[in-house]
Amino acid sequence: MDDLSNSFNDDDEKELIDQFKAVDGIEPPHKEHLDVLFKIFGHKEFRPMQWKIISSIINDRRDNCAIMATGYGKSLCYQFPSVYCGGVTIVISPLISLMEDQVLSLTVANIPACLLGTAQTQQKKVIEDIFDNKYSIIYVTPEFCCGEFGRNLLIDMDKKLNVMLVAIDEAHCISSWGHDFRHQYRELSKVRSILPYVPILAVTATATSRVRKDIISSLQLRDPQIIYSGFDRPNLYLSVYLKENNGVIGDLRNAMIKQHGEWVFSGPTIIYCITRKQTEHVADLLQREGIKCLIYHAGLTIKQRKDVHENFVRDKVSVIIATVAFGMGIDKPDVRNVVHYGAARDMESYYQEVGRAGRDGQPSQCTIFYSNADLEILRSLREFGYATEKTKEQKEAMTRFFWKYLETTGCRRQFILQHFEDTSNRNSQPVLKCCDNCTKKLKHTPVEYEEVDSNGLIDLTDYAHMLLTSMNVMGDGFGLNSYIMFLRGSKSSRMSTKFQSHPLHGSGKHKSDNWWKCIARILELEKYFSKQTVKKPTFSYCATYLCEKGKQFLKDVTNESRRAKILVEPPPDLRVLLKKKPYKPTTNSIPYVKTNNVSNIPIEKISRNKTETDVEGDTQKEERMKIYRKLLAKRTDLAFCLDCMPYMIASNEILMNLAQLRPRSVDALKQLKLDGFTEAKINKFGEEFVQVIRQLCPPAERKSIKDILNEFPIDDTKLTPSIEITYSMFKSGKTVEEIADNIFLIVKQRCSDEVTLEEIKAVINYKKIREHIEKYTYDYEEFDPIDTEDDDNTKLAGKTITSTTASEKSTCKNADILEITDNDKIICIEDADDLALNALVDEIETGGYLNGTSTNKCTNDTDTHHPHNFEPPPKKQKYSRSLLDSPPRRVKL
Ligand SMILES: Nc1ncnc2c1ncn2[C@@H]1O[C@H](COP(=O)(O)OP(=O)(O)OP(=O)(O)O)[C@@H](O)[C@H]1O
Repeated sequence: MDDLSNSFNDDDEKELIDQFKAVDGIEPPHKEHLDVLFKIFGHKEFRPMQWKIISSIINDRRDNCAIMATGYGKSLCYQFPSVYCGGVTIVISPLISLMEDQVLSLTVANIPACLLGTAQTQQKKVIEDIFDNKYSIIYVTPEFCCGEFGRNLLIDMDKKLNVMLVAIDEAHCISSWGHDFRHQYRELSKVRSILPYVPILAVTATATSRVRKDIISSLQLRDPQIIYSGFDRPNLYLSVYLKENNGVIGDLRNAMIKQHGEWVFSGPTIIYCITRKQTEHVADLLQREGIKCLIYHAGLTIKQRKDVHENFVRDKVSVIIATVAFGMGIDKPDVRNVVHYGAARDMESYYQEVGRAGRDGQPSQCTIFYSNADLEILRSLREFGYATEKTKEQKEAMTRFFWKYLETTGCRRQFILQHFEDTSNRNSQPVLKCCDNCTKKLKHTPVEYEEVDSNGLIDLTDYAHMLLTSMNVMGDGFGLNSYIMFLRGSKSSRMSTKFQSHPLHGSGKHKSDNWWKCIARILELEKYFSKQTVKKPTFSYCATYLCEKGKQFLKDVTNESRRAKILVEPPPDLRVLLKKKPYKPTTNSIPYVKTNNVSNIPIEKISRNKTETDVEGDTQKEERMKIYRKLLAKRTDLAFCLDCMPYMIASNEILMNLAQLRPRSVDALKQLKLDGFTEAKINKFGEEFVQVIRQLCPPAERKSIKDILNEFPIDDTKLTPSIEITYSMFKSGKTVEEIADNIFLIVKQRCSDEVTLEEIKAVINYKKIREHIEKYTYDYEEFDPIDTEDDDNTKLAGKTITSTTASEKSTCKNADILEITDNDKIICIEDADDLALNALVDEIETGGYLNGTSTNKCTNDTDTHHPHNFEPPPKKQKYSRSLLDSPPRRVKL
């Protein structure tokens, strides 16, 4: 295997072992797994659920049904097994564009992947390459894999290749209870019979227990391991606003920030509207405000949609106004805002749609603006959109539930988590950076309303009684407005005299039209009555029908013993119609100070800014942002040349880190071990980024090693006694030469060909300290090169210190680092891997060198390529001698 020197040390591994022991006692990942994870995928550790899945696939060949929050890292679960084991994973996904992006992204990272679909060009060549074992990950459309040709191909692949896994992405599409049911996905039940012995991994971000059961039975999963990562997305701030009368732009400003006097969105933004017409309207208004944006909906041609999508993911335009057609497959990691201008269809869709925000883990906002009219629009879309009564009813129930989310005054995050059956034990106290309701509770003294009790509930029983009775009196089939007109005592000619003379006529005139509409909506959502569209030759309208629950209510309401109260938290549109009680300050309450709309700004926005200015001054921040912008521009250029998305090259977070840490060489960049920046990517793009930094940042002030170590001490907990010696010499002001000279002198004075533990440790320590200081961006006084005629073969007290090439290293990692040749020469390879050097020191220490039991010097009798074949050197008198005692002499290590 290649050199993996940037990977793990023992402490990292131990920490991970502890972490995984906590996950059901599963065997933790081994160093080999972590090395591949780091080298190929650029991550230092598995997220706990990832490893649980991967380990069950690799070790037990078990089926899995994984429900993991958006952005948790589902792809790694199916990509890792075949990359690690050298086999093949077949991935089935509903969208070709999504698969194309994934193939491109893997290709950029040097992971061989391909796509097979019925409409694929060059299919023959791709298939040939598959059987030449050229791909680790093969994406397949559902139609392809269930068709006759695809089926035979899969069977053939199973015979000839090591097919490790079939992964079914977006598995909720298989269930009619999911929010995105797809007929082709039903066909996937055949996969089990096509590849009966290959484990199946079904993954989705959204699945209630009903959907999960559907997935398991449809795919015929056998004793599947069911995994929940939890649904929480802590970096998403959730808020809901009623649409106001001051127009779209006025509303949207609640989701925008003011920058240099202009209203802007704080980063890439998706604005979802319910209809195509609305997308056009909103886009038009934003463009008039000077905000560049594009629209996306199913009415555009495929080419137009592709262009819009590409403009967005390639950072050419940062605001997209879309219908839900712009949903699955938006893998852009740095979307900062997902706005719903109009309610979402249901909770599952909403979770999936807001899931597009903040996949990079950075704080992001999810904001809904809704009005009651949205409910009507959604209803009409639903009525024309679904074939069967059953699915229509299911969808209606889902919309009703979502409305509760809009109207809740409790924590929105908890509401979502409870819906998806998250078992995490969250307390009900308001939480910072969570949602608008929590913020309000934390920031404001609650406003008290008349008619609302001390628990925050309003009793709607009497109002419900009046409205439902009016429906009963007038009979089913009228539009809601007719019943409201009746209650409000309308004298319109449309109201028959029979009704006008009824005692109930006008009994509700003390309340407004809007009041009754709110009451009606609450009762409709609770299924006291329902609405249905009635089509007439020239128009259509929504007719109202009392439901069983409504009829039962009317029977019970007059019977004191059976009368059930309707108590609800007043939703926002009802709240605005309630009279506020006069404000009475209490000693405990935090006074509510009305400021410039601060209450609308998520707390995190306020605190984040504060933290930033706390740690760096304005000039430094400006400088950092300047570098960051240049790096972004460089990434855009690179992406353009490679015809890929910028985020496939490096995430914004990586570029932010580069702008902060400013590595001036590719080696220094590697040392930073930035998450997601794999060795392959650094090798491809590192120099380009480093050049930008070098151009923008004049060489930093040259510092002494002592100053750097004083400023950035090595973590004390990791200091071994021997590093401490070398380290304390640096800190006491000795130059590298002087330290090296000391080491050399010991060797010299001993006049022997034997290697001492100090010498080996000194090499290690020297390297450790050098690595430590290279992490920082300073230029430092160089380690002085020794005068030598032959760089590759330097004499050191009769021992040969040899630099050798990387290719030679690959044969045997540990022993290549330091070995004793036949004639007792020590060969030290430059850039030796610390782990290997440490292993060698351990070998010598445990072999008796320290306790003096061994009498032999280091020899190499049999196989010089394995550290276990070293015999421990004899204990030396000089071992305890301080390196500081020795007079200086120049040497190169
Ligand atoms: N072990 C890990 N350590 C750090 N980052 C990781 C790890 N695994 C995945 N990631 C990162 O998390 C991000 C999301 O990963 P991925 O695209 O697989 O998410 P997902 O679960 O498929 O999300 P979605 O449902 O939104 O498609 C990616 O940027 C990925 O690089």
